[in-house]
Amino acid sequence: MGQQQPPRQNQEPQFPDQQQQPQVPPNNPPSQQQPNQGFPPQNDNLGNDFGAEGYNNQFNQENRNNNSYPDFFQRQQQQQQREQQAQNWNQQQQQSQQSPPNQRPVPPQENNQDRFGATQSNSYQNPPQYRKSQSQQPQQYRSSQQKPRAEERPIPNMNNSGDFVDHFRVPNAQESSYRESYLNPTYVFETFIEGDCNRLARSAGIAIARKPGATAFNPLVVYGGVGLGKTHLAQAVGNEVKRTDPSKFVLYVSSEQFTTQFIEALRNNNVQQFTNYYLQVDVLIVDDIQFLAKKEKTQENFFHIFNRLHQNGKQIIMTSDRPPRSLEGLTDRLLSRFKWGLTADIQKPDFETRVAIVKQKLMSEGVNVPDDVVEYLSYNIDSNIRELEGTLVSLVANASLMQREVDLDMAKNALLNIVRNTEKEITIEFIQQIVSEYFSISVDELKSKTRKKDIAQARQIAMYFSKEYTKEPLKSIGNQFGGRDHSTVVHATKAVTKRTASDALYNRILEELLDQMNIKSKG
Ligand SMILES: Nc1ncnc2c1ncn2[C@@H]1O[C@H](COP(=O)(O)OP(=O)(O)OP(=O)(O)O)[C@@H](O)[C@H]1O
Repeated sequence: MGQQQPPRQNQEPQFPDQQQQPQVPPNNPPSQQQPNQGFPPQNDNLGNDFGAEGYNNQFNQENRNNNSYPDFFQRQQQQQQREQQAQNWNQQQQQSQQSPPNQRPVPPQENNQDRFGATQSNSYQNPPQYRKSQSQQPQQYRSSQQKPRAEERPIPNMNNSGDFVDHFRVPNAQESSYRESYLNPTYVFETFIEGDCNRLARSAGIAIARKPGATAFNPLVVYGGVGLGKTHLAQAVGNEVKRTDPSKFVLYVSSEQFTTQFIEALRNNNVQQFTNYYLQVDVLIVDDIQFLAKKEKTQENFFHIFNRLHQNGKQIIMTSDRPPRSLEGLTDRLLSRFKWGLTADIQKPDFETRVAIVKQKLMSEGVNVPDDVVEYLSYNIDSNIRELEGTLVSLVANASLMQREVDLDMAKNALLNIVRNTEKEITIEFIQQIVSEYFSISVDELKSKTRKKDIAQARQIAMYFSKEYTKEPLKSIGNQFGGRDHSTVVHATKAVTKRTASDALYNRILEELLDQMNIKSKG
């Protein structure tokens, strides 16, 4: 840090192997480049074959030199000295604290192709024959094992009483705490299982870890559903950067923490110091950027930090629960910055990847759970890895309390109890699945145009549930039932409601279905 980076134009991203190379379009040849327009996002909205929303590998040398803070380089020199001290300190720490190799998580040896365990995901064969039936209901979960709330996590740059610490004025500030990264040491590439669901994001992460700030993936925006590994991956990059170069200042912060710190800085009149602190970072990881929505002042400050870090060739990694284009409440100029690099999603892992993840966790915890239990839980909990891990942990804990071995019956019971105690998010898809299984018809038939009485009745019930128990608008419900009009949904709802007034058997069927969906009747 403090030294000028070489211009990054024409530098190609490095990938661990050819197979994993995201095909990022080449940089603009000089002839096509715009004249310098300050710090412009050129090539906004350019897509690539891998779902990247856009990229820009332009590096504006002039802007980098044209620093608007006259005293900044002076501070950088001081910083360099501090870094040297920190590097020495880090090296000492490393020598004294490095755990022996046999205590570190080691990926399975067979088929290992790289030190990040790229082939772990393929090691699982022999998928089970479980089928979701009426007795084994397909489950939908909302995360019960949430990540620690922002306020429970340490806030960098704050002292114990919550005051903002001005590292530029505190004499003899402790380098170690000043450069604290707030990374979870277990979130490393070795423990991150690769699958189709995360291949692009993982490959980009590895490339970045090798050359932070010097690939086309700056910023890297990783997005995906809850508990699918965004934080793990983003932190794995940070941990890897620190492992290879301990002098690098890597900082992990959630956008909530960033906001809290900023508000605190505003209140204490030291926004400049707050900003300066962030400008020292080599790799900035900002988690859950969706929480910046509608916080305009915070966004403005983040925008400034983002620009300055990017100009200085520093790496920025962000995670979000949705793609940047769907991030409402974020200013357009900030969103356009996100498109300069790579946007990569993490999808729900398939069954084999879920099993591999769970087995890897169990191995690292030294816990032994029979394969059929792992497979059963992995099959039934399919949308959130944190949920899956949490279920296994509580199962193992219960078994140990009862002094018995974990077995399939226990897993089934645990799942039932967990489902009953879990507030569920009901989707139309879920309703369609339950209703079609109940009436022994296929989901396709449910959505089809057929007017056969039994299918039409099942369809009406499914539409009724969708209207009553999801937040979807009528139009969207109609659409998901074979592109029907919203008036059909209204008609179905009326028909079902009318029949419940006089038909006890019909009511019982509805009750049974609600029970299977684990929904309490509104009536
Ligand atoms: N591919 C994977 N390999 C190994 N562990 C994984 C993988 N994906 C997720 N996990 C594990 O699942 C748990 C949840 O992951 P993480 O916290 O990174 O999710 P997230 O997407 O950031 O969630 P949120 O949306 O709540 O922020 C962690 O324990 C993580 O280690």
